[in-house]
Amino acid sequence: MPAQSDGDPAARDGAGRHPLRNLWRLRPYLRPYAVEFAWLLVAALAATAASLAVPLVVQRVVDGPVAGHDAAGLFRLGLLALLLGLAEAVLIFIRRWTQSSSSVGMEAAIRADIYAHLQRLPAGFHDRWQSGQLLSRITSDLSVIRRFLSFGLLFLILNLVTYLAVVVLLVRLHPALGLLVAASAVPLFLISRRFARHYHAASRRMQDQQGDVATLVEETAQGLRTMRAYGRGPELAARFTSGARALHDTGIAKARLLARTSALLDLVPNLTLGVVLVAGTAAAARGALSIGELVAFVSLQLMLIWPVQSLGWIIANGQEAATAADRIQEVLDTRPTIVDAPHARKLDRAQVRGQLRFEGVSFHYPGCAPVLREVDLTVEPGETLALVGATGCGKSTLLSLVPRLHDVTGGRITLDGHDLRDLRLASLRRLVGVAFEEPTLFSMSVWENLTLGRPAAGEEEVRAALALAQAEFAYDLPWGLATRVGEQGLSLSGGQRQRLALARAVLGRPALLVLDDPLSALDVHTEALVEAALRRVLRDTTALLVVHRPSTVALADRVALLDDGRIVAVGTHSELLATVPAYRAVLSAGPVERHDGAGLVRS
Ligand SMILES: Nc1ncnc2c1ncn2[C@@H]1O[C@H](COP(=O)(O)OP(=O)(O)OP(=O)(O)O)[C@@H](O)[C@H]1O
Repeated sequence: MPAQSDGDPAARDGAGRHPLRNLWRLRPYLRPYAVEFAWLLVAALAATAASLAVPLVVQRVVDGPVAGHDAAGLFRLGLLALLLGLAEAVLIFIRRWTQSSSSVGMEAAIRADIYAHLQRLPAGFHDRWQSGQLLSRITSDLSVIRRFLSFGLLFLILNLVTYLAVVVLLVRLHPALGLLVAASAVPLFLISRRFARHYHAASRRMQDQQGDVATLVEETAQGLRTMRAYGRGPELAARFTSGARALHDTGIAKARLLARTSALLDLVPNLTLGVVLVAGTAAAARGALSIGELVAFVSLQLMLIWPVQSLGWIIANGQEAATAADRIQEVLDTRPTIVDAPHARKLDRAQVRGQLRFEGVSFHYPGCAPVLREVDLTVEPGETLALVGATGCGKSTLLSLVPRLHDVTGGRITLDGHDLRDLRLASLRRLVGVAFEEPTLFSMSVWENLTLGRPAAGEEEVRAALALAQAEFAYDLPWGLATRVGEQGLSLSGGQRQRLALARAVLGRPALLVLDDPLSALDVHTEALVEAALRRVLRDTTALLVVHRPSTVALADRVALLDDGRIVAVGTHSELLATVPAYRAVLSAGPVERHDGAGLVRS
């Protein structure tokens, strides 16, 4: 199934909803900072009031001390202007100081929630979503929202308040000219509305393209060796260039839209200012306006230029934040489908005998043909059952159902008679030790990697698990178990990673072991050692193993042959070898024959 480049389409059915709806839904994150926001708004409004008072002081200076040659009055009003300037500076400092801590705290809280939510989402979600898309949502989209909440929103409020206050002051100074300035809000509103509509679509396109580029970079970094080995560097570079070009073009289109709108927004207050200058001078000549009032009028009107000029930027920032919120809510709105049932219960390790049973289990990936059909299989307590089958027949899928990475789409799986869906997920996953075919190690210390599922594990348990997996080489790493292994453990060899993953699976002696080809990347010598050690663990643990090689089959008490999603034979290795040609074919990697099922032991 192709990965989505623009989010989960199912989640993008928001057409017709208010574009700011998802931004508004983030308001609970503001709540812990309500007091700080109130303070910063008060500080910002007081700073605006201080700056608006200055032209009024100038008016008094011109009409009073300047006209009347009053030096003492000039000093008093000069001092007042100085104090107002000082107060504005202090208030702006308070605003900025408060602003930074609250917005960064909010961003961190949203990020933590998205990360926690991603952990709860099922494997199917991560199969569908490109990791670059998630990465860009959790980084750049959140930064856009932080910028809006800390600057855009604040200036939107401040600029509106400034506009209204200035208009009131202007109307008081000269009603006709004041109303003219007020009327200029109409073209400003129309220009802004048109801009917001167009900018919204462009922002969404750009943020999706950023996600696509992040995916490409991530894939390149991860698959660098493969691409180089196949000489595919130039093709990859071409793909990147085309993605980056699309991003660049959208960026330019957005910038041009902003430039055009900013020019229009600039024009309106400047035209109004021109009209005010002519009409105001005429009014002053007629004596309808004092010189001080004219100076104050023009100074106040000049104070509107910046709020209007910044309107384009604020709307752009708001639209980007709205689309970023849409993209974030698309993730947060995806409900985890694999969750604890209301009646789910906990099972302790000591209570578990370890009988694992598949009863008529069917499974298909969303929108795909069935992978497993009516699988009936029982693994008795302490038994090791190997799953064998041609590549792509559904072995790994079957294993993934045991820790509930996916849920069965038909039938049920039980552990000691309990449907897995009736157990608490955390409890089930503590009982099951898993090692996948691709042994993923995270960029953290060996110790942290080993104790991923059992953080409380002690030193002795870790030592035993390492010994069992023949992974004692970990003690010889430069900082022993504290050595940080590179991203995905790439600084270790494939066999070393596999042994660490095996040690992680067996740590704490889980009740059930689910191992996908646990010995595939080992040399003959190590394989023999790990096999001997595994044999000891498997003696008293129920285990389901996927195996490809005859040597590993020897670990199992019984073998089940999976063919095209069905269990077609179950028996001991020698029974199947003797009676099932398809089994012989799979193990010898020869052509796989369809099996007719005659004369076989069924589970
Ligand atoms: N996430 C997925 N979404 C859709 N189809 C999938 C997904 N994962 C696997 N499949 C399909 O399910 C089928 C079974 O895959 P699975 O990995 O279980 O096979 P397998 O027997 O383990 O193969 P191999 O031996 O090569 O590891 C394949 O046809 C595969 O293409």
